[in-house]
Amino acid sequence: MARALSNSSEEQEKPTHSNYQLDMSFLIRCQRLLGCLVGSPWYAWDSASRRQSVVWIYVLFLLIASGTEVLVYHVGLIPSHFYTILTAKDIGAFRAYMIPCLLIVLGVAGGKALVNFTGSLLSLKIRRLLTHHLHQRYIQSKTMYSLLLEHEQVDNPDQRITQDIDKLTETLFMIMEKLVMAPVLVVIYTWQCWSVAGFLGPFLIYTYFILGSIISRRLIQPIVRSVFYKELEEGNFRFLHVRLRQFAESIAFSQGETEEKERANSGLNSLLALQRSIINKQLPLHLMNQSFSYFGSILSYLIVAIPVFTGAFDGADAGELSGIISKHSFVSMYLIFQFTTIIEQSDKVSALAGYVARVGELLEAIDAVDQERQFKQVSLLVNHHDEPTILFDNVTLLSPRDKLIVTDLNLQVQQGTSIVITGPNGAGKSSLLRAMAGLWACARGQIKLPKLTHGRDLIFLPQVPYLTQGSLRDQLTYPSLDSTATLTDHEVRSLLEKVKLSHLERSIASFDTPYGLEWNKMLSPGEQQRLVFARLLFWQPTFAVLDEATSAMDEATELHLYQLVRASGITMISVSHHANLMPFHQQQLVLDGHGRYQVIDI
Ligand SMILES: Nc1ncnc2c1ncn2[C@@H]1O[C@H](COP(=O)(O)OP(=O)(O)OP(=O)(O)O)[C@@H](O)[C@H]1O
Repeated sequence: MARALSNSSEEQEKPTHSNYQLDMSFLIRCQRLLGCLVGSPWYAWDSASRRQSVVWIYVLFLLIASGTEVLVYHVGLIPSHFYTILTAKDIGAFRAYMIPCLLIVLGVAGGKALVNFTGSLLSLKIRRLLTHHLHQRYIQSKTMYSLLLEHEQVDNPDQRITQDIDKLTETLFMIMEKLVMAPVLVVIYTWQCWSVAGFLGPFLIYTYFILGSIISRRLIQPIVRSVFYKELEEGNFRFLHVRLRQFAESIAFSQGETEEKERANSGLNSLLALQRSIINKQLPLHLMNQSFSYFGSILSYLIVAIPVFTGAFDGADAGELSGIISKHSFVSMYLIFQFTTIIEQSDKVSALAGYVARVGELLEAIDAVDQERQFKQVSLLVNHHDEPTILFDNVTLLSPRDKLIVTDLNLQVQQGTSIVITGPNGAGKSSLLRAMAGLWACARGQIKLPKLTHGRDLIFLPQVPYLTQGSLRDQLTYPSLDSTATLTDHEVRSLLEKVKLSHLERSIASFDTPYGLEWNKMLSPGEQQRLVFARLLFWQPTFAVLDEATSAMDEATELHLYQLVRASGITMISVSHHANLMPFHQQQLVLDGHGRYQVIDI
């Protein structure tokens, strides 16, 4: 990930422009995201899925929005009623109209609040479904590794999942709130306007709208692209601060604060430059939207003027005429208002298109990784066989950047015969383990692992231990989710004693108190390595792959732990530069860093 993100956005390969426009790819991505929300058309009707479905809450949202719009129509007619009543000086009618008038206004207030409420629930649900879908696709066997460490086709996948989906749903809600009833209202008010002003009224309004849409579309396009790259810079800037937090101590030791500050400021400047460019591009769009809105109100009076001046209401007295004008100007103004509201959303639509592109692009990258793995799965990734051995059968391995690691490796690791892999730095020791774990595919040949009888028959311990966010018990049973069911307090103490970490019990509240990310601060690197050794002793796998897993330990502890592992009958495949560990193995695989190797009996 560091490599993926250390590049500035300019250095990264930028996708083609067509990806970030309001074009077919935007519609295809929208359709795909919609598919993640509703699944098949029958999804919403299947009782098991009904609670999950956004369809029902959307239906509720539509119903409330429609009811509110009916009331809004009546609110629009209130002035017309008052004009007629007041010009007739009819106090009885005035009194009688007050109660329905208040009820209508209260109804609109309640309806609008409920539209907002159900709309917010809907966007929450959409966020949940989209994020679950992406978690399902992304945090799965090797996909995350491939995307972050091998392919790098997409920047900041984490930001796309944690922030871009949130912004997408938020923007979608804002648009939906404004536009949910727009199509229906446009039809209703077009008919109303036609009946008042004839063909010319709707014709003038539609022409006005089409003109506005064409101009606004032209102004939106460059914003969509800028929103995309702004999000990219946002991700880089955030990651820069994550790294500062992660490596605060190393930076303090090397007194690199000035350099880091420069980098942070330069990251911020790149981000602000893009935000500035969005603001610049939004100026003409806002100008257009405002003009469209204000000219629209004048247009509505022009439309009302047509029947007035053509003598359509010549028979009405002054009071009736003011009521008619009020009603008719409301109708055409409301139709224009619907259109201006649609045009005004262009700003948000441009942001939405940027977020849709970012989330859609991540899904497409995951598809590509999955497809590639499916293709490799056939022959080049790890296979399983019935023998209790790990077999490298004529394996040629290259790094993702095509560096030769090893050529035609033939090696058999029998159960009970531990092996240590040695060689100079960069020779490819860890790479061989990556191939064993199925993270890298062989260029030629096959790796065969014994059929696992239970999930933990083969455990990898990397040089940098991974401590999960949880309790001490969780650390020992990781990746099992149910630590209390599998490990008693007595067993926890015994494991801690074995790895010389008994003192840890005094510094924590209980074995089940979660410490989140604190573990890395509470334990020294050597202690962290000891803790994951306790995990190994808990799982008791048949094979343990130890990639410099004791590098931070003192020599006595290192020997003690290797003795424990050997005594447990675990077969070790170790990577180590430490000569004192050789006696724990029966074989040594030496890589020379140029593709050649040697297997030596110890
Ligand atoms: N994700 C990657 N993409 C491209 N090249 C990689 C990647 N990971 C490792 N390499 C390259 O593969 C080569 C072997 O790396 P590897 O980590 O296996 O070396 P090693 O023998 O374990 O080194 P060390 O003793 O320093 O731990 C190195 O040249 C490294 O740059």
